[in-house]
Amino acid sequence: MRLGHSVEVVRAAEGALMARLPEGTLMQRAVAGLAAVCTQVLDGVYGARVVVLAGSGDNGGDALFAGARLARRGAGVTAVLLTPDRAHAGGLAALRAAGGRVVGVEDGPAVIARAALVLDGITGIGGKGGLRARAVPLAEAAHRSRAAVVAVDLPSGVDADTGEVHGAAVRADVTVTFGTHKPAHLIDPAAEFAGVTHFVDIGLGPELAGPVLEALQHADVAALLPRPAGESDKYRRGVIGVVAGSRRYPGAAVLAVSGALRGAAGGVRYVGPVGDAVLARHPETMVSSGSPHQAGRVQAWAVGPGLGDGADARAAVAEVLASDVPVLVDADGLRLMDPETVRGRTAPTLLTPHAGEAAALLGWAREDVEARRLTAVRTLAERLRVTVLLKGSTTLIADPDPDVPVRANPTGVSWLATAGSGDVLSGITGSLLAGSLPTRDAASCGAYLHGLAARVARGPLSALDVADAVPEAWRSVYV
Ligand SMILES: NC(=O)C1=CN([C@@H]2O[C@H](COP(=O)(O)OP(=O)(O)OC[C@H]3O[C@@H](n4cnc5c(N)ncnc54)[C@H](O)[C@@H]3O)[C@@H](O)[C@H]2O)[C@@H](O)CC1
Ligand SMILES: Nc1ncnc2c1ncn2[C@@H]1O[C@H](COP(=O)(O)OP(=O)(O)O)[C@@H](O)[C@H]1O
Ligand SMILES: [K+]
Repeated sequence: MRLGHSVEVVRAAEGALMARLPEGTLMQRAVAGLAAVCTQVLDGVYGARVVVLAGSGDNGGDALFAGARLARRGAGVTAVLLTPDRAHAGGLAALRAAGGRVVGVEDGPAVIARAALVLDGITGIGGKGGLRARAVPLAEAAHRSRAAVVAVDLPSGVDADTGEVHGAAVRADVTVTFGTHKPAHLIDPAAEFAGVTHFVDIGLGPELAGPVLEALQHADVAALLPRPAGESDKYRRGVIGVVAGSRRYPGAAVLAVSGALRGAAGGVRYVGPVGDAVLARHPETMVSSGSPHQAGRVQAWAVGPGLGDGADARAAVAEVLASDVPVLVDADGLRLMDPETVRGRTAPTLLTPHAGEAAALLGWAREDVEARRLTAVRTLAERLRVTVLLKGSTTLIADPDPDVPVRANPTGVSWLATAGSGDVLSGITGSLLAGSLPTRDAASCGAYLHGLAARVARGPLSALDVADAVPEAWRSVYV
């Protein structure tokens, strides 16, 4: 499991550890890791032109010390000091002693234009607000240049705790994070500014209090996914009911069922008006056209994709929400549901909105949901007292209990932004709910497999390609 910790928790852990170690030890651990990554990124250190952007805090200190190490190995290192009178004294002395030179902010863009590597040490976890005006031309020059941009701890200008970006920020190719990940490394838009994240262990682990964020990895998902045992039958594995599709949108039913068949359930019931289309593609589905309670035994429902606005659809959503089994609500179901009913449910409930649907439920603008994903998903989960999976460039899963860490899905790829892929996700995830996974685990494993399936299918893909690739994705997590 990859964990994301808040700045407050990182600082407390750092304080506890520093109290027991000789002064400067932690910074030198960070610097050693940082310099090693720079060496990997550079095509040869000797003679390489390196620019260090150094702010006034310890983040600048890290960058200056790393610059000194590279200078000692023959790199031509120039430091651009944002506040020359407040630069990190030890780092600056080390850089000078190693033969590095120092220029003012005005000369920054010109030296950056000729650099092979730019080390961004403007701000780390001490950064507040977007980049200050003096730093903005440097960030722009780094973005324009052909240099590899390596961010120290965080790309300067992003908000470490939320992944929000207010104003300008440095766009890094690689970010070297110390001690643990912070939410900004795992949540867009900041995660996109961070590029590839490289973790350097400085020994904080045992000192760190609980995380605010978790990202599952293969081993975590493998441990959570159910496996049929000798005594299994379809009801012991779990049967999922899918309420989706309409005469206008029959494909949504087919896609949701195709996902559900690849989840954990032992059987899939489809309830709705387009059973013929479902059967044509998936003959193993049990279809019925009446109302959900007439469908037969179901251990979880997925309701909503392609339902449209009809009275029958609204009634079906209400009926499913009145049941005492886990319910996943997606797409049109999110508009048709009564929020008070949702809030009052005692059986597990999972909502899977994209940013637009979450915005409608919150009364926010869509852009605000995309800019503030962590706050949006938490607010919605707390308000409606249900688990919420917010889809998009970073998929986040929040429990109604604010003390439970939010999960960030690490597998998503932008090829998933294709019509109908959300319907497949509802099917997979609902099927995991039917397979008795706790709601938050079903949601995070569903998103994980869905993203992995898109990676397996590779490149331009249709929603059905994603569904078809789920079995291979599922197998691959056991390796
Ligand atoms: N906390 C830890 O466990 C460790 C921290 N280290 C480094 O120390 C960093 C934190 O150092 P600091 O607490 O000194 O804080 P930072 O160096 O992140 O930033 C503080 C300075 O930046 C300025 N600043 C704040 N917001 C700004 C903005 N928006 N634009 C421009 N300047 C701004 C402030 O005036 C302040 O002087 C970490 O990110 C990491 O790089 C590592 O050396 C080792 C371990
Ligand atoms: N830029 C992106 N990067 C990664 N995943 C994305 C991106 N955009 C969308 N997705 C994923 O694709 C799926 C789209 O679902 P949704 O928005 O419901 O579309 P539809 O209604 O067409 O099925 C979701 O799983 C979402 O997380
Ligand atoms: K930085």
